[in-house]
Amino acid sequence: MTVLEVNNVTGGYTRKPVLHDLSFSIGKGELVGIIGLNGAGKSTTIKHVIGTMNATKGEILLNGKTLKEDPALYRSSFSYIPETPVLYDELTLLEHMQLTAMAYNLEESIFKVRLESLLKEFRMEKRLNWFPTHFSKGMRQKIMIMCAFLVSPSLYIIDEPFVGLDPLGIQSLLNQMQARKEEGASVLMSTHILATAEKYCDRILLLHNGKIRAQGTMEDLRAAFQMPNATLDDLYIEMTKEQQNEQFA
Ligand SMILES: Nc1ncnc2c1ncn2[C@@H]1O[C@H](COP(=O)(O)OP(=O)(O)OP(=O)(O)O)[C@@H](O)[C@H]1O
Repeated sequence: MTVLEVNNVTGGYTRKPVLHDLSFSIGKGELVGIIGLNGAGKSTTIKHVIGTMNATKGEILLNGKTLKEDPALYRSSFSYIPETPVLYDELTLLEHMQLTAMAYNLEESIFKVRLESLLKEFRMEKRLNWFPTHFSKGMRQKIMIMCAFLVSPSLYIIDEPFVGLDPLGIQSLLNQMQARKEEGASVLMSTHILATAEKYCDRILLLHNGKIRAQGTMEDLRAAFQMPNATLDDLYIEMTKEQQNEQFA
């Protein structure tokens, strides 16, 4: 079953497109990674999927509906962890979690169980009544992650989650992703941490200048680049060389 469908999307910030005819899909229970150089269009792709940017061509379907067709259903079908944490300075950690629970109509009993388990997983039990200004960068990121995993949407959209988290935090995030995948949720994640992407992603989209250079499992990517034993790092470097060759051509 397909959860997210991105069909021939062209879009950008000005009239000049950043994304060119982008197509990919994510199935139920799949973890898909978007990989690409700085400026390749990863965050722009995510902004189109979450609906903060509109495609000039093509369409995006989440559980079979576009944002326009059913805004409430579309928005409740995903939760999003941005690259830079966006928090309310006047709300405590607990209040951030309560606000998220309210926005997603989460039952009180479920809220309590999930809150406790997330606090434990991310080792934040003692910080419940702290305000964001007193948190470190990694802790601020953990608040966003905990809010996202408090609810159970069909799709988690995560923009570069690993930078700033300590190794235990990274493991906790991977544990959460794995647990939700087992319950049937899907994940779209952008990252530069290629070894982790290679290990955990079911499929990978290699984005290059706003176009998909190759997509699929590691086996599919190796075949696309004709590099049978390549790691994701090797493939990425090969893609970089292609870009340099184009620039100097
Ligand atoms: N707010 C903006 N206004 C205009 N152009 C933008 C804006 N944000 C990004 N861009 C341009 O869009 C292109 C894609 O940027 P995007 O942020 O999607 O890249 P990215 O793949 O997420 O990169 P990074 O790895 O650095 O996070 C770049 O050429 C960038 O200059």
